[in-house]
Amino acid sequence: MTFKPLLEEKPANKPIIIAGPCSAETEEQVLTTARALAGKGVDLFRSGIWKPRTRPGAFEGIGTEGLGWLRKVKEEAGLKVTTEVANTQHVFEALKHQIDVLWLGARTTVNPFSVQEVADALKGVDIPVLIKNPINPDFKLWVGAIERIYKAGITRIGVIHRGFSYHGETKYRNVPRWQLAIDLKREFPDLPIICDNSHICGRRDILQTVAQKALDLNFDGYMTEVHPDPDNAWSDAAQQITPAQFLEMKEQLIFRQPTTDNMEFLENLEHLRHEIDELDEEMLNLLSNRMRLAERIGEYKQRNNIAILQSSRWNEILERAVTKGKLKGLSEEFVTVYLKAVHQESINHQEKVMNQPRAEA
Ligand SMILES: O=C(O)C(=O)C[C@]1(C(=O)O)C=C[C@@H](O)C=C1
Repeated sequence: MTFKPLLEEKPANKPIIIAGPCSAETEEQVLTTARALAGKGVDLFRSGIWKPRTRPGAFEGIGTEGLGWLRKVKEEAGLKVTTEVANTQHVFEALKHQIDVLWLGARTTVNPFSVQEVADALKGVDIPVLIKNPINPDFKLWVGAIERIYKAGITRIGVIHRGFSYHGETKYRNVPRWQLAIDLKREFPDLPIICDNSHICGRRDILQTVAQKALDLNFDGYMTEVHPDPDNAWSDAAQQITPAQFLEMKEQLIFRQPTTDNMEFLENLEHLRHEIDELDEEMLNLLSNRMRLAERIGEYKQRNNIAILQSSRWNEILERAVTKGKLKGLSEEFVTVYLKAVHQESINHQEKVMNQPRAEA
């Protein structure tokens, strides 16, 4: 897939900034927000018109009437507008009202039938489309949605990282799992990726930290929910901020460039990267040696008919490594993930050894 720039007029060295209310509630609310954001470097004004809510009874969007308000945003505030579409009717209505950019929500991306319906409705239309990640951390499903839209002839595509649902204690509304975004960048370097910090955070106090983290990871921009009276918003009140708060955050965020031609920087980088390559190689050699030892243990276990998993030993290894890791500036999370992978690989090696036909004595 080859992608054209999402917004033709946007220079590549500047972030794509999307802001606006979670939902269009009233004409006044939409226009007040838009006026406050006009001329302030916002590229797209966002607003939900149809809202897929988790449970019935919540505000499900103002519907088609709100599209007229977005048209006024274009005329009065000079801002391009974007909204979420989830079916054929949404696409037709949005196109009829000259919405500039469409987006697919997480609950649509998760369902290939819905994505295909939107893709079919978009055949022959030249409009930029943003695709949010599916609710669950399914990389292929996200890529599948991009492919479906691309196959409909849309080439101005971007993705929105809005985090993933998670059952358990977390400070986020949707956990970021940055690795998935990193994987997407690796597979599609030209595909713009935008951080929806509002949906990742679900709260105001960490919006800036999350947006900055995304920019540090070379994201192409961010999308933030902005409302003139956030506490009284009809949807997602806890995560919305006022236009003034948004503009303050925008001022403080630092947009990182993907690279530079500064020779001194490049030389230093090359030197340090060389050292990293050497250490990586050393680590691989050490890991390979560790697996050979595990295989030898496997041979003894096979002869004595002993189970591979030795929980108390494994626990001892993990606890010691976490304590030592902390002293060396390595987080408990990292040491645990790393050692679990090593332990699993060790088990795999032992399984191979132990399930080989026994050599005759
Ligand atoms: O000590 C053992 O018995 C091993 O097999 C080695 C090892 C490891 O890789 O460290 C692997 C599996 C066990 O669960 C415990 C530890």
